[in-house]
Amino acid sequence: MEELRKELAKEKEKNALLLDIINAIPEPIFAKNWQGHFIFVNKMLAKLYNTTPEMMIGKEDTFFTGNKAQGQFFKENVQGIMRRFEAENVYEDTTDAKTGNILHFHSLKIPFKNHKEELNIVVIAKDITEITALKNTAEASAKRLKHVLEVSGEGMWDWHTQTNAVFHNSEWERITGIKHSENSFAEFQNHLCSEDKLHVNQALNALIEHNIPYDIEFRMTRPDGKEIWVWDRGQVVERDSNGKALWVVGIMQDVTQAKHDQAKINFMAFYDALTHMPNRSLLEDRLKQAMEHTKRSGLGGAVLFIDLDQFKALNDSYGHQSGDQLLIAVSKRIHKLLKAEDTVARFGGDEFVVILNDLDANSVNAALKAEVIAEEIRKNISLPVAIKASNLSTLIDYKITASIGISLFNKEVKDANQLLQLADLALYQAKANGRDDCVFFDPIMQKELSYTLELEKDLKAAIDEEHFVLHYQPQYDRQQNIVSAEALIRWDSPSKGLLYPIHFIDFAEETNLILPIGNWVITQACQQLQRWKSQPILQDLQLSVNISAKQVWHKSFVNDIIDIVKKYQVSPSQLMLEITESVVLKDLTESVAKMNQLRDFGFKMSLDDFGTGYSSLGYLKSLPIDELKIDKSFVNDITVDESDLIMVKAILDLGKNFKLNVVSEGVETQTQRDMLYDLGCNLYQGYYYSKPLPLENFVSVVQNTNALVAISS
Ligand SMILES: Nc1nc2c(ncn2[C@@H]2O[C@@H]3COP(=O)(O)O[C@H]4[C@@H](O)[C@H](n5cnc6c(=O)[nH]c(N)nc65)O[C@@H]4COP(=O)(O)O[C@H]3[C@H]2O)c(=O)[nH]1
Repeated sequence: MEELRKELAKEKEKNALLLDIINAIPEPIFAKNWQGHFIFVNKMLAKLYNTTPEMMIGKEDTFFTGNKAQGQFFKENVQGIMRRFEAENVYEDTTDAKTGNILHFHSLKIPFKNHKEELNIVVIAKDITEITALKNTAEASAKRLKHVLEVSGEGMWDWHTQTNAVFHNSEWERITGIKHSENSFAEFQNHLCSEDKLHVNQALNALIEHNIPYDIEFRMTRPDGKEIWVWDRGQVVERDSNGKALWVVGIMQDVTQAKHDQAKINFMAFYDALTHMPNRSLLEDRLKQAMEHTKRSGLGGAVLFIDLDQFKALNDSYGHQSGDQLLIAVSKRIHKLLKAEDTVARFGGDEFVVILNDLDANSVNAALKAEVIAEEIRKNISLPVAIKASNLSTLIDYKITASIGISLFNKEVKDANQLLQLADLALYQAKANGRDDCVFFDPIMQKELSYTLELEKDLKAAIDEEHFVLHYQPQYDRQQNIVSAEALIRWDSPSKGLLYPIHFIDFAEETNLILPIGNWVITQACQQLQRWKSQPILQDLQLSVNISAKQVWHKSFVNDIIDIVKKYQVSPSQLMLEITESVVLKDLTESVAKMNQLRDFGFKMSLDDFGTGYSSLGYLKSLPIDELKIDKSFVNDITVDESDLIMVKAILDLGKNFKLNVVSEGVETQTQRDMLYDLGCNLYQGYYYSKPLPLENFVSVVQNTNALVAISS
């Protein structure tokens, strides 16, 4: 008996231990009979139902939750499992009796038969409420992200590196055009452009192996054959314990349009829109590269400066479109004759520049090779070009020639701009040779260039520092009075001494420096007239000043000159503005308008070098002038050349008829003077009387001469 009691006590202890163990498990564990009544409940479930295990025995869930539908579901579910007699995993919800919240459970339901062979079921449940909530949040975020990506036009991909499986969103499929996706990495690779495959694989590898950010652009070929540019970015989201990437996600954007736009912008910045050849900017860059290359290779190269001869004539006769066609044809011809590493660029207008690379290490050989190519280009350009002129119904075979200047470069030549200037200088020579010619730059030209550059620098400094003086050449009337003078500029250079206009006036015209110089002359003349106002012998003198073409065509010329005269308060009628016939003829209407304005203000106007241009009575009539100056070339031979005499006579008659003063320039001898006198000339200027004189000398000559004449008369 004692034995049995001990045995029972032991058994009780074992059961109590078992119960303690089951109650210690923080998940609900319970058993039900066929009717769905609890036959065993651990503390965890009782806690959920806000009761004790003892209170739950014999009752159903509904008793505690009040949720009948749920209770019915539990009952049917466990009965089904008991019937099938197979353990099952069930995801189910129940209600927290304390809070009324829905709780989610993952329950393992195992049917068994008790010692009475009755069907029962034991349920081991796991509370997954928190995990479910997290999962739901994650799913909602993923859904939101998916929407955002779809809306923003981003394709999304998700790559599992172990299996090489790839998943895409619909936007990715829309971008790539890959509709029936195999969802594999190989499929993505198959659509990469062959040129970019290596680049993409290297970038992905760098991401996977070394976590280097994957953010690249590349091309893909869509199934419809269309090539697209994409911008692809990705990140590793999961790695194994060795740090190897397992899961990579990324987004892709179609950037084809942006790429095309960028390409267009780049093209416009570096290529000529008409001929599609490199433009000036790209040429300069290529030339620098060519020179760098020469330094390494030791092989010399050449620059050819090509200018089409009288291209303007084509534009003028057949319109600009014809000119465009010719430029395109010429550029293609030149391009065809060059090697791949050479360059032909459109420099501007009808100018092309060619860079020839790798000619020869020996400069003579390099020159010979450059000449052969230049000649070939010249000959090819001169072949007829079929042009469709807008004003003609049929094609015309237009022939044009080209002048080419060549400069060579080797590793010693450093300045790309100078190289172009030298070729340009040689081109200038080719033009001067009568066009349709190839000319090499030579050192004499170099000298001219350096001289030109130095002259420009010096002349600018002379303007700033006013290194100019005026000399005055008297003009005499028939009674030998000095009635006027021509103011003639001299450059009083500190380094070169006194320089005459022949050394700098044309150059000043070319460089526009004549504008400040011209203003300086007018200002000086006005200052002089102002100073002479108080000196009886000088106060009525008239001063002639030369006005250059550039001055006349400058928009503020009339206003500027009026301002100067006003500033020094001199009478404009004391200033005779000498304009050459050629200036007037360039644009008669505009010249007449300007001359009228000046004359209306009171200036006197003189037509200089008269007879050397295409003088015609017709235009003379319409000119607002006061004086004609017979050019000294006619005066010079008046005594020996019958035709010059006729010319001078005619001009003097013209003057008389139009009531103009006529000045004979370059009178050097008594005979010339007398002949002119007999022909009725009013005014005389020349070495016979006086050379142009510095101010003081001129003033004393006027004082002596006019005083003497005054006494003798
Ligand atoms: N052989 C010979 N020559 C004579 C004789 N009498 C005068 N001359 C020269 O003939 C030139 C007359 O000036 P131009 O025809 O206006 O020709 C001027 C004019 O076109 C230009 N020039 C001079 N000063 C100025 C100026 O201030 N502004 C502008 N724009 N041009 C000027 O330079 C040209 C040359 O000026 P210059 O050297 O001073 O040369 C002056 C003068 O020295 C003569 O009997 N025999």
